[in-house]
Amino acid sequence: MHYDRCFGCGELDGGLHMRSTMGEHALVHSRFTVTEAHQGAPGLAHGGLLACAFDEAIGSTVGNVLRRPSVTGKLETDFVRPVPVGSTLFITAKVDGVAGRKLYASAEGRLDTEDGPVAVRARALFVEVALEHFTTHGAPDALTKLKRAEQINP
Ligand SMILES: CCCCCCCCCC(=O)SCCNC(=O)CCNC(=O)[C@H](O)C(C)(C)COP(=O)(O)OP(=O)(O)OC[C@H]1O[C@@H](n2cnc3c(N)ncnc32)[C@H](O)[C@@H]1OP(=O)(O)O
Repeated sequence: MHYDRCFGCGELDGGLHMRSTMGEHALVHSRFTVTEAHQGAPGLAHGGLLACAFDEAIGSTVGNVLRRPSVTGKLETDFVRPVPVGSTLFITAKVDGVAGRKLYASAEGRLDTEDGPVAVRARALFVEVALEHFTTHGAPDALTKLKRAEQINP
């Protein structure tokens, strides 16, 4: 899934520019490189932007694995280690369960290599929505934009 105007995965200046790829066992892999623009304390990533990166990684996982339109209802993060500017988080995410419209997923981010130390963990509840969610609450032409970006599997 990819939408070029998305703050997480799009091409916007100042965005996170994340990409996600499906791996084995329905695990989805994403990377987030922390730049100076993502700074909170001097030299360290801002926690809110780390949460954003996990929202993106988990949202992409739910979308790609389940192929059901959904939005984040709840996102919980554990910041386990400081994440320095210049480092890359290797994020692995998975779907944990489905209960009706409720889609549960989680992720962990390792510092600088795929087997580096865990720096951030996150769990999320996504809620499945009708496609009208995006046209009613967002842009009237949202579906056209999303289809153009090949984000929806019709
Ligand atoms: C097509 C591709 C699109 C790709 C989009 C990628 C997005 C990237 C990720 C995002 O950042 S999404 C943006 C941030 N999230 C939002 O803007 C969501 C805003 N919230 C809403 O629109 C509604 O609150 C929501 C759709 C989540 C739920 O409203 P509904 O009226 O549709 O459902 P309802 O309130 O009946 O809840 C359905 C179930 O989910 C549960 N639920 C909803 N929100 C919850 C919550 N926050 N915590 C715990 N449970 C929650 C709720 O209790 C209920 O459980 P039960 O079925 O067991 O009764």
